[in-house]
Amino acid sequence: MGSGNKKQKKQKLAAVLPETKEEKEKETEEKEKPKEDTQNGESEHGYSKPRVTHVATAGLELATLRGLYVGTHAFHAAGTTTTTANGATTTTTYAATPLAAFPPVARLPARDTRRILVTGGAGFVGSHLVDRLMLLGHHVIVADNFFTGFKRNVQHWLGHPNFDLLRHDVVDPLMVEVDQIYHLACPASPPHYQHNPVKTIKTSMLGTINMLGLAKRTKARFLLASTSEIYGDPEEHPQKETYWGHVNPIGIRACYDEGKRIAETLTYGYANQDNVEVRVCRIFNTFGPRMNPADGRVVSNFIVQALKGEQLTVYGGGNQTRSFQYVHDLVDGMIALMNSDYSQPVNLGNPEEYTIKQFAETIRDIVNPAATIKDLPMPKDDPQRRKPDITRAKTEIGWEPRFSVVQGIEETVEYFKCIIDDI
Ligand SMILES: O=c1ccn([C@@H]2O[C@H](COP(=O)(O)OP(=O)(O)O[C@H]3OC[C@@H](O)[C@H](O)[C@H]3O)[C@@H](O)[C@H]2O)c(=O)[nH]1
Repeated sequence: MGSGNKKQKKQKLAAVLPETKEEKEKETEEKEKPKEDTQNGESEHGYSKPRVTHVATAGLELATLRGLYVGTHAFHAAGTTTTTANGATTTTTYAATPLAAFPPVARLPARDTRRILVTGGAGFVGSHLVDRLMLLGHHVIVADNFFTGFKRNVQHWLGHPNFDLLRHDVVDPLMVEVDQIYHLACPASPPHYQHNPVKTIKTSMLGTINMLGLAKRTKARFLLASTSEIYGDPEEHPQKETYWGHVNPIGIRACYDEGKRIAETLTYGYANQDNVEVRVCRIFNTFGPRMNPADGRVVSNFIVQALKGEQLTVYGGGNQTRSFQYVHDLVDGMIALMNSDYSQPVNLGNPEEYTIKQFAETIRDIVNPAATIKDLPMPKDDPQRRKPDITRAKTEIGWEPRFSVVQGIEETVEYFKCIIDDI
């Protein structure tokens, strides 16, 4: 018993500490990155990776993507903001105008152009995926009910001949002609998906049935955005795709994690019974620009709190762990998976694991070293540890994360600085 405890403690410690210097150097050497793709901007905070200047898919410049969400033009706000005082009332107005020109997109030969549906395409992850697919030259249809998505996330494509935006809830059937479906629609932040649990289950279940039915009719390839939450509060660490999970089926998170589990079951049901071509990615904690500052997730909470000089809210002492990936890595992984021949579930996440307390300190150090940390109660059923095993992603689709958490945070902070006045 004593030695078992020791072993457990050792494993727990190993899980939160960075690898040894030798391991890190070996990992860096093994990365097959072209030299000109990076600048050597190693950080003093936690894990380090070379700075990324181009994303993996089609070697697109990071600066091109940044131009779509950092800076005033990202919201198309033009002219001056007028504030008029009238007694006790203050009215603020702004003028939204279209961009003078759309971002240039690749011109693809007709045989390579795909008609791609992205459900939840106006959300945080979906909108970045839409940017990539548009820039690559495809025709994109976004279906979103705007429960947690925003039109402004895809506003820069409105009116583009390759783009359609539908206000549509996936619990209702959708009739469109498509070649690929990325099915992302579902609130992902715990406070949002717990807000109306029955609706969350309907979204995952009926929404997935409807989109799989569409894939069956159109013979489109279907990719399900599943989640690390299907592993629940895991007893296996790190989590491999072969792990069946440890989920409380009647807990407050069940609407989301059981919803996604049934979505996976449906996906393989349609694959086995109706020969629908399917792909499933299990997405681990992801952050980046266009996160909703009020959605209650830890990265946006900590960054906004630090920028505003408020206390960072760590729940339950902060010894629970999470592994955070930057959104552009995730999008690279989703596109690589969709276009691969691999049909089993694939974890997409960054194995850089932090305790939430370490993570709060990292964000504090980057954003506002004067900020302080306060402890709040732990939410019910909060998973204690989470870290992806990404061996399958590396071997089957040739993907691994390239952004360090620190670079991702710095990029995200730039975005939040642009919108901080509106929060
Ligand atoms: O202000 C905060 C917010 C959150 N936390 C803690 O930080 C950890 C991460 O919380 P988040 O809400 O960001 O995300 P969770 O890991 O709980 O859930 C996420 O899992 C993976 C994805 O599918 C989803 O985006 C989301 O459900 C939790 O332990 C939470 O208790 C804080 O300590 N302070």
